[in-house]
Amino acid sequence: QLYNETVAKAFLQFYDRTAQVVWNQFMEAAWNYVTNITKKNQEEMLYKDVEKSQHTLYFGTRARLFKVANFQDSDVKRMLSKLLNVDKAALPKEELREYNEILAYMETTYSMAQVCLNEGPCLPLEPDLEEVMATSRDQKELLWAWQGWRDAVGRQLRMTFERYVQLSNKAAKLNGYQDMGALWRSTYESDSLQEDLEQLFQELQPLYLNLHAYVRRALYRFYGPELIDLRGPIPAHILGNMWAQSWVNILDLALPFPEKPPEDITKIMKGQHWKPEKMFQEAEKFFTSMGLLSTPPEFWENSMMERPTDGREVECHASAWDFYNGKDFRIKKCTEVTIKDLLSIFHQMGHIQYFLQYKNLSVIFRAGANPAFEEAVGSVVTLSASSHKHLLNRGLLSQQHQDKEEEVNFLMSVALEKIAFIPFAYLMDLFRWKVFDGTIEKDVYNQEWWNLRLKYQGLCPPIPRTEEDFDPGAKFHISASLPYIRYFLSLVLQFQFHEALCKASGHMGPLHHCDIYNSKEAGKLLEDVLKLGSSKPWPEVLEKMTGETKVSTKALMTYFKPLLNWLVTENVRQGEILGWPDFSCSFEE
Ligand SMILES: C[C@H](NC(=O)O)C(=O)O
Ligand SMILES: [Zn+2]
Repeated sequence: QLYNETVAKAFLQFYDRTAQVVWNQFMEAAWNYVTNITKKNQEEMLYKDVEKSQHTLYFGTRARLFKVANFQDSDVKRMLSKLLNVDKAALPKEELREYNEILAYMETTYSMAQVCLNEGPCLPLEPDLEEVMATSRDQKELLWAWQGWRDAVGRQLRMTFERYVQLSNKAAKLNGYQDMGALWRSTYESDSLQEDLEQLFQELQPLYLNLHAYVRRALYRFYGPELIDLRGPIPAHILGNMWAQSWVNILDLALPFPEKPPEDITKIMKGQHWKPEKMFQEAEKFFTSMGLLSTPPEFWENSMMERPTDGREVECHASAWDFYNGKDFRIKKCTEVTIKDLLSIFHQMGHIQYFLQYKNLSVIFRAGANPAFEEAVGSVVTLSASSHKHLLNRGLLSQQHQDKEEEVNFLMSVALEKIAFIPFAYLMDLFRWKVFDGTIEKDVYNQEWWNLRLKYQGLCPPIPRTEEDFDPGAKFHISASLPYIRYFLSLVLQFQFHEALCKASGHMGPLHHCDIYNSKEAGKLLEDVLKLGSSKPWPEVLEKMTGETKVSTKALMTYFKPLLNWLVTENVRQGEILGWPDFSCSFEE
């Protein structure tokens, strides 16, 4: 019997040795492209992508020949089963080329888009348009940036996206999946994923509805009744963020105790002459303080830490890169010296730490236990890094003591980032799953997007939208074909991890006071989880970290309990209506 277990092991070693070379070459070409967007670099990347797909297809088809049923070694069986999904490599040559060109076109359109003032400069998204959305309190200026960005990106991608959906589904079917949404969901190895997600979302609803009602009142106080209906949805352009996915930038309008404003950490960073490199060193120091791995010299030599000033076009959306040679790991970010970017660097450094911890595994297992684990690692460290105790300890705050009211202000700032994000992170793939399975047909993409934005986030577009628009395309992950449910799951998971690591560190007291910095015990627990990569089913890995095999909102609810108590009291006092029974958008009246 030719294809026996011994042969399988040799086959997998041959795969591993060759994949490292092919994937490394592709990553180099992809990196060269996104850090210097030119036609030549795109061609080079597309060429390497074809080589990578040929390699994937060669091994994927042969992996099928092994009768794994009576194999003994569970690693061999798990590796072979992972090789079976060849994703887009299943497409016929011509269609694969078209698909890769579509992917490059969408991501490049997003990355190069600008919005031009009537006379004078054109503004890119980072940092300029994001700065406008974060700091302007003039709803006309906010509308200009909000609409301009969607005209410059979403509208351009509409037609291409329709073809992207067709080819994505064709590739998924060729891999034996119903549609691309089913293929994306399969990475979670769970046949109850959608029900479980809905359950988590429902558990978090009281927290979100109370925050939404409270913020709506705060915006009503500032913008008045002509913009805000206290029983209706909130216009999407005044929440401090281009996609209304995080509301932390309007903390000043929503501060529970405005007479006790938090210190401006960005101002303190600038006063201390922080530079991007120091921000990266600060993030790395957090991981090494826990006894985790430091970054190799290649990281500091090859990363792109700032937007280049030599005129190169780059993709600014921050990301962490594994070059699959066990040595080369990089972050690409157009860093500004702000507390927001410092915390974002902690998140990206979490990805790097995962890469470092699993670098000796077969490339097949060099991934997170599931994609949400990858996102949660950096975010869990950020929960400690953003704590009052840690920032004080690192010299980024000077006020020693935080009283009860200042604590509520602090928890509000975290909730505006994390709780506001819940429905956005959930609906991003609810939308795409429905697009892939045909529930949402292409002639109603935009109105269905806004139906979901209304239903889950309680938002309205500030101006009427048509099917000429394609507002979902104005979000990076949709233009870059990057699944998003990982961020929703990570949001719950990171608090579960935080609770487990804080316990391991011997922390006593409220969860939001915990800072695992310097804790070797927490580091050991995290290391034991990260070095498993995707070699074990994620419930087993979760159990190793937390003792539980299910994702649970308990830790998140514990963390925000003091805030929820305050919010409920405040909303009752104001006689707020939770939700948006007046569901029409203002311009519809
Ligand atoms: C949450 C997600 N983070 C990321 O892409 O790194 C985003 O920016 O939308
Ligand atoms: Zn991430």
